[in-house]
Amino acid sequence: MRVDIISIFPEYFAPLDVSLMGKARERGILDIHLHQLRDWTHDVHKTVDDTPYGGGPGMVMKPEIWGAAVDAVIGEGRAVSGEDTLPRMIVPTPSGRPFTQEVALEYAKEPWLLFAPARYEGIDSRVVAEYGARLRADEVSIGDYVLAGGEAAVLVMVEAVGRLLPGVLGNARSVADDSFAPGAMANLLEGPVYTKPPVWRGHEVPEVLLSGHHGRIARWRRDEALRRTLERRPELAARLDRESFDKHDRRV
Ligand SMILES: Nc1ncccc1[N+](=O)[O-]
Repeated sequence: MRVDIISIFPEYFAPLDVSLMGKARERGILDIHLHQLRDWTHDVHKTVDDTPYGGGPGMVMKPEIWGAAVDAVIGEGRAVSGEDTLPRMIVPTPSGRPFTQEVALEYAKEPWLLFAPARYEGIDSRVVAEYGARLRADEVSIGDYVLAGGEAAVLVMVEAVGRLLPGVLGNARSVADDSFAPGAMANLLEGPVYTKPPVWRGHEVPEVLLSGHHGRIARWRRDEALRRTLERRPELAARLDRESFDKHDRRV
């Protein structure tokens, strides 16, 4: 998968050189290209923003700069891929649709992603209008809080999508077992996890996990997942289909 990121803080993405994403890049599974938005400005101050029409606080990022940058990045990507492929454009914004595991799975199927994180009050809305259809531009939010810019959201999304790519996670099973993964674990939070020693500062590992009885262990894990989901995310629990409860003791 090719990933292009256009930002006025490309150095923000240094974390993508380490850990799982770093290894995925070394192994050619992820091909990440960073671009400094200011390279497409023409004034001496390399200005990328201006005051909002209609007044109001903050600054809005200028459409011409973004248009020049996106067109150039598409051209660069195509020169390499040699086809007339186009990237999926992703614009992180608190006013976007929720970024969920399902969206991560959708993006993981794309051969080419182009992230456009904005600073200030966002990017002039005509940029998404301009690329909307052609690049299937998508405005997404990673949560209901306001960050100083979209760069942290891009880090989150690249990691959530990157770990789903074949070969990135050592044990493919752990993707299927993820919280929120479609299928058996959909809408369920993962329960508590333990490792050696069996007793730590007086805290004992639940004996069922030491029993070696796989049926009982699977049931215990599902009950704990149901309990935690009910306690912490009642709105997810409400979505669980009846059979998830019918299969288990309702007292969970
Ligand atoms: N929450 C956000 N705040 C600022 C920029 C982007 C954001 N987001 O969720 O993608």
